Amino acid sequence: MAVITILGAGVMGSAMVLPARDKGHEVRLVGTHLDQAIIDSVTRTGRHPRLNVKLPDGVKAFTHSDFGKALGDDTDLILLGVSSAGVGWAIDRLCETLKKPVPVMMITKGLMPKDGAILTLPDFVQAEVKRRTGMALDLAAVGGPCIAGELAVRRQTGVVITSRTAGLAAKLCAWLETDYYHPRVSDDMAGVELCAAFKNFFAISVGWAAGQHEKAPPSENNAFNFNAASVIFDQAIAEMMVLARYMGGTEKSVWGMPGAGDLYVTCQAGRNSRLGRQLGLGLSYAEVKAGPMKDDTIEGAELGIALAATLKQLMAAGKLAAAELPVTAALLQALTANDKLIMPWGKLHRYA
Ligand SMILES: NC(=O)c1ccc[n+]([C@@H]2O[C@H](COP(=O)([O-])OP(=O)(O)OC[C@H]3O[C@@H](n4cnc5c(N)ncnc54)[C@H](O)[C@@H]3O)[C@@H](O)[C@H]2O)c1
Repeated sequence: MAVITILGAGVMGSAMVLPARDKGHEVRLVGTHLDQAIIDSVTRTGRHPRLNVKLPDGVKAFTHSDFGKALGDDTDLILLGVSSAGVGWAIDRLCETLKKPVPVMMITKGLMPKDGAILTLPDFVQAEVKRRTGMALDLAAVGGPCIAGELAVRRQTGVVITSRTAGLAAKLCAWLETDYYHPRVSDDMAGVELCAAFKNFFAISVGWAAGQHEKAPPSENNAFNFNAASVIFDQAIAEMMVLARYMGGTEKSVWGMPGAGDLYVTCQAGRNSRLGRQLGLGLSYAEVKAGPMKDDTIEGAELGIALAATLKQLMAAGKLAAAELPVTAALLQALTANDKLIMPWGKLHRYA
């Protein structure tokens, strides 16, 4: 049995309680300053109000000010459950609280621009903690299709766990594998993290087809717009391959669970595809953020905005082939110049 402390009691961090507790580990769930209502509810009733489930017995809930108490001196693994907007906050908490190195597994998805290049979040967290405390942490990350609400009711789920530390991913898979949660080892940290972040970005483009369908006048036979969504989906896979190769990742991650698998589930529901639908209805990104999605954190859009300058520089320098990234370019234009999202149909699928 291990002691697992989860920092961030949002839906995904909390859903990880299920395999961890079912496997018999001690689980300490720590809310951020934004999670107080969740922690109060879990403490009082055991229910997670956003997952709308009762968490398994034995979970110990803590507020962020008790992170040190939750860690104790016996935590074997920290699971980082914050979203990308909370990574800086989480690094602050790790730096001020950790007394000794503890392995960290990131659920958080995202990438960071750094000195004209693109860094994975685990590499960023590891470098920041080392710079500020001198401690070398072992980092791991989870990728692949996992909808928190499904895991929370023990639906069959497959993911990959990756790490640059030899043996860590295999150990974590063994710690967490149950008869419904099936983690598999991947040695492709760069590819997995690229997919984890960019599938949110590309889900916006696939969602756009649904908005276009709703905006169009009804057809004679009430046809849908799945052909268009599928063409964009496949183009997204092709563009993730270009980006993964640049990051040093493998194509296997892109056509496997981290890429195609996760893009599929992300397109079924969620904030990124909802933004896409709104863009497809004809709104600009600013109009969506001022109106129907004003309170939503849309990780795919935030990723595009954060990486736009770096991606454009890499394309201009020929390090990324601009001709192979037409949907990326169209999305960046819509997100940063606030133009309507125009699908560059004639430029799609021109690769060999
Ligand atoms: N929801 C899913 O099915 C799912 C699946 C796989 C991975 N993920 C990833 O897990 C991460 C968390 O997503 P989620 O769906 O649980 O989101 P959520 O909104 O339910 O939870 C977000 C978490 O981040 C914290 N947070 C947000 N902004 C913060 C800030 N500025 N400072 C400090 N903390 C902050 C919140 O308090 C909360 O703990 C994301 O990176 C997401 O991509 C989600």
